[in-house]
Amino acid sequence: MKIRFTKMHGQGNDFVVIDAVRQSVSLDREQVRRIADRHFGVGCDQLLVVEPPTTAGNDFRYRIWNSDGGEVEQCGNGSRCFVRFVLDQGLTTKTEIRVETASGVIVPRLESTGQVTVDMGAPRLAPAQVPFDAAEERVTYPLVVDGVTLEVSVLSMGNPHAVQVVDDVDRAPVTTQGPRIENHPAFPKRVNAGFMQVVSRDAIRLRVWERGAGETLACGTGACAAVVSGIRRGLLDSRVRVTTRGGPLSILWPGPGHAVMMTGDAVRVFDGEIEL
Ligand SMILES: N[C@@H](CCC[C@H](N)C(=O)O)C(=O)O
Repeated sequence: MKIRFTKMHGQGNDFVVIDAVRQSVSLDREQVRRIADRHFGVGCDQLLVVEPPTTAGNDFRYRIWNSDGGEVEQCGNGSRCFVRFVLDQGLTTKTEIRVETASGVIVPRLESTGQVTVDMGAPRLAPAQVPFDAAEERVTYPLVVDGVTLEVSVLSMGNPHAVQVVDDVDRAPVTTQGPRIENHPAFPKRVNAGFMQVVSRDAIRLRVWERGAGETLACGTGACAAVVSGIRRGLLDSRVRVTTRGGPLSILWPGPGHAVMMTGDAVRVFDGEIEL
């Protein structure tokens, strides 16, 4: 089976995006892993498949897999690449697009600047919605990792996040502690682990150890989760510039009950074809 794809990135978080509207595509876990493999495949952090919608009134559906082959609920940088992809491929002419995802319908829109803004929905804060093993909802929770008690915010942006504040993100133990947090038994579906350095009330630096992908250059839902965490801790104002290793994202969260808005780049790198 030959599949056409487009390689894309959002702030360096890279994707293989596949059109399953005009070609018939059905991938198993091993095929996803092979496409995502940086040595034996195309290479990407996540694979995104664009399909027709299942419900009238929506424009598309997309599904996302991590590079380890596991299907996930949401992907912020991927949602921006999705918009650029469907427009570039001529699958739509709309600049505001209703798309079904595993965590609900979202409505990303193309800005006149070429960037994409996504209404990521309201953060889900109840432990059961993450899911996270805790008796009650709190702003932060103690989490013991290798005998050290961390203070983490835990929330879902459609997918699960645990965010801690660090003094210097460059020296944070992202690659050692990240996998320990990802697989902590308090998270039955594992978790994305964010390390946030607060620079000022409107600026943070962020690194994320992603569930199923390892450290990526940027994580869109991770940026939303970090800003929500910082605002709830009283450290940040509502509009925040998030500097990731792959570039800046702009996040706005007016507060409880409101959606998180994320703005950033969506870049096509090349088109290709892979034989599976
Ligand atoms: N890179 C993404 C998040 C992708 C999914 C994540 N690794 C998970 O397992 O939940 C983003 O930009 O949000």
